[in-house]
Amino acid sequence: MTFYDPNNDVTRGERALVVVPERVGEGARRSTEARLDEAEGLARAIGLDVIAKRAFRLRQIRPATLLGKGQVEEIAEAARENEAGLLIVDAQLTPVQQKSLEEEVKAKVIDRTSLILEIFGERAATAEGRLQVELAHLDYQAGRLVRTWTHLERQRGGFGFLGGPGETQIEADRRLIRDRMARIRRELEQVKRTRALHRGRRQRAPWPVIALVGYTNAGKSTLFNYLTGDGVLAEDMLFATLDPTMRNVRIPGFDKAILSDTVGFVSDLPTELIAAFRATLEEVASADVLIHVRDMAHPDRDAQAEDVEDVLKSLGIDEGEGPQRLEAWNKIDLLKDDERQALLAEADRRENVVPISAITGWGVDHLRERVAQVLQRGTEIHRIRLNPAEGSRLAWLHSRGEVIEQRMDGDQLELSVRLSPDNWARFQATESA
Ligand SMILES: Nc1nc2c(ncn2[C@@H]2O[C@H](COP(=O)(O)OP(=O)(O)OP(=O)(O)O)[C@@H](O)[C@H]2O)c(=O)[nH]1
Repeated sequence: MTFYDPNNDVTRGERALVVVPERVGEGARRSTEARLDEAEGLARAIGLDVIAKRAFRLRQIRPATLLGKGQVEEIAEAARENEAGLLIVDAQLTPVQQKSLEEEVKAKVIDRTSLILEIFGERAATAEGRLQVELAHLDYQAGRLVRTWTHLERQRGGFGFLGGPGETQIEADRRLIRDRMARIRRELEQVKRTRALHRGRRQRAPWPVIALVGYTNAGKSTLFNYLTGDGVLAEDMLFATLDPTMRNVRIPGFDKAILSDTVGFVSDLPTELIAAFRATLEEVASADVLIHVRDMAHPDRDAQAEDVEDVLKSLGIDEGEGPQRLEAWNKIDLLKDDERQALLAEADRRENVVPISAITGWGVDHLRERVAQVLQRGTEIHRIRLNPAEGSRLAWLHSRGEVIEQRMDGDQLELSVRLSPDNWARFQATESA
């Protein structure tokens, strides 16, 4: 058996058909058009050449292929005519359905989970990301193994190269997968320890961390690039070595702040992937501010926002707890005048909403200001007098707070420092010690 190889499952440039099965009675939350566009977008994200896409209504589920007999014949015909070697079915297929569809359509078939795994595989930039994708993929394979191949079980000859005499093929395969997963988990532990160390270092620094989350295609990367475009290059390099998705960002009133981009969320994110990416998404949980970037020009914007909330909840980040939240209502430039006016008025009424256009930069300065306000919430400026000889206390203030002013007054140092209530209490405790 072969193990996951990001370039093995699909080939860039491959001609693909996209099929969206819709259950009757379903689909109220998402429009067919939007589902087709999203599936096509995901396929294009890994360089596939989508030559046709179509939705099919499922009146009755045919267990063997999910889609009806006539529908499968139509798809087979389309694949033949268009010389498509790949069929993407935007649903979760059982291994049996996948196999039967492959036989009937005479093309390789991948479902939504494998498509998302492919994308994550391609985008995983860090060692940790790659390991996590491989783990999720093996998990997916292991599930399929149990369900498809049980009926194919056969006795292995008694030579015992791979297993003891009598070990069945499926047991041997399962053991191989299990061993490989165990090895990856050990490697991951190591990588995580290193990362936690980096994070610890960052947390000791007084720089706030801002994380972007949002549905796929909402405009996170565009906003990320816009916000960090004016960053100082030399310092960018530092974070490039820590984590490629971390950059310095300028927030008024702060010496430094770190912006972290995360993977885009999609609906029906496979649970094994959420589990596998939990560690990467820890960055989100430990951020000071979460900016939820929303595509306000998308017909399904509300359903998308709910999906993002669901993923955050599954990570244990509930609204009202954890990082403070802002919503960036993006792509305002794409809206018609009346809709734009209505949205701007609504945003005005809501405390945590900032309308923007990440592509033109409209509203982004306002967003920076709101981030600054959120970060400063609860902090206060304190006037502090210190003996200049108290070097370690001075250093502590510089590391935990924002020193706004510092000057000599006689033989004493006088400072204005912005501190959180916690840090102010800590500082006062060192005074009486
Ligand atoms: N008109 C308009 N287009 C935008 C805006 N922001 C982003 N886009 C476009 O929307 C598309 C998606 O933007 P990205 O920044 O790649 O979205 P993302 O959220 O990072 O997407 P994923 O990586 O899939 O999670 C791109 O074609 C952008 O050019 C905007 O404010 N206005």
